[in-house]
Amino acid sequence: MTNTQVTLVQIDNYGPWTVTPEPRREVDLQTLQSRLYADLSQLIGNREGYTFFTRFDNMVTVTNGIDRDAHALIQESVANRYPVTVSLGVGVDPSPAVALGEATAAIQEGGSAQDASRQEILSGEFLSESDRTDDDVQIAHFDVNDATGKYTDQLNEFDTFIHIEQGYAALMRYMREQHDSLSFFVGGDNVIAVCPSLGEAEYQDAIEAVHERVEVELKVGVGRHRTAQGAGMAAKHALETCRDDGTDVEFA
Ligand SMILES: Nc1nc2c(ncn2[C@@H]2O[C@H](COP(=O)(O)OP(=O)(O)OP(=O)(O)O)[C@@H](O)[C@H]2O)c(=O)[nH]1
Repeated sequence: MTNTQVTLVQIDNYGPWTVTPEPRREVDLQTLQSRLYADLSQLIGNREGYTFFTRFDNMVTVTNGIDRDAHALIQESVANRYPVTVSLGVGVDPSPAVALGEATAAIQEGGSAQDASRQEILSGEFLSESDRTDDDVQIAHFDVNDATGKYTDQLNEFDTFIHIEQGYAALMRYMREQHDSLSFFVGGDNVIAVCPSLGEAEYQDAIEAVHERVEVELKVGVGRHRTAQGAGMAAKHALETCRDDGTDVEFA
């Protein structure tokens, strides 16, 4: 059974900082946000975790196997490189949505996102090394069928973007409401979902629901491992099996 460790990364007091002493240039904020995402993706990825950019001022990460000391080091590294600091809240649960809820509560207990005196919170529950198992993380890598032929090579980029985003919106909502899963757009036509222990039928139903609602056709590869990186890589291989065999759902 899954046991996902989720870390919420929240930039401290970012709203006020973006307008102090006056509104900062948008291009500079976009650059800061994308660099912070890139750095976190690497800092957490080098330790076998996954980082999702979400809203950029808040990022959701899957951190199984990354302990408190490593979190503190990541936090220090950000503070040394950026004009802003980050708070980290951590939660563990078989359900990724519940784990994120706990991670969020750990940060919220320390104060508001726009409280100047709340800085670099590091709190919550970590998964102990002795409790870890080989299927703690289940990751589903969804992909739009023939996005290139149907959209990219046919429509202008904005209309392609609308189709892909509609598929993403329908999927993220369905997976959140039906299965306590957290789904994130990761570029191109790809969505990665962090899931509890789901079976083939649940993924088949999700694909059908998205098709019914917005007429976007998906396939999905599913992987399980003790880390996000391991589960994510297994999911990619399973997705290749979908491509080779023309199937909708494959488990690694
Ligand atoms: N983040 C991420 N993006 C990917 C990945 N694979 C493909 N993409 C993106 O998705 C786009 C479409 O590629 P594919 O999904 O391979 O192409 P397709 O036309 O949908 O064809 P099929 O998936 O074979 O149905 C690419 O241009 C990439 O931007 C991946 O593993 N991760």
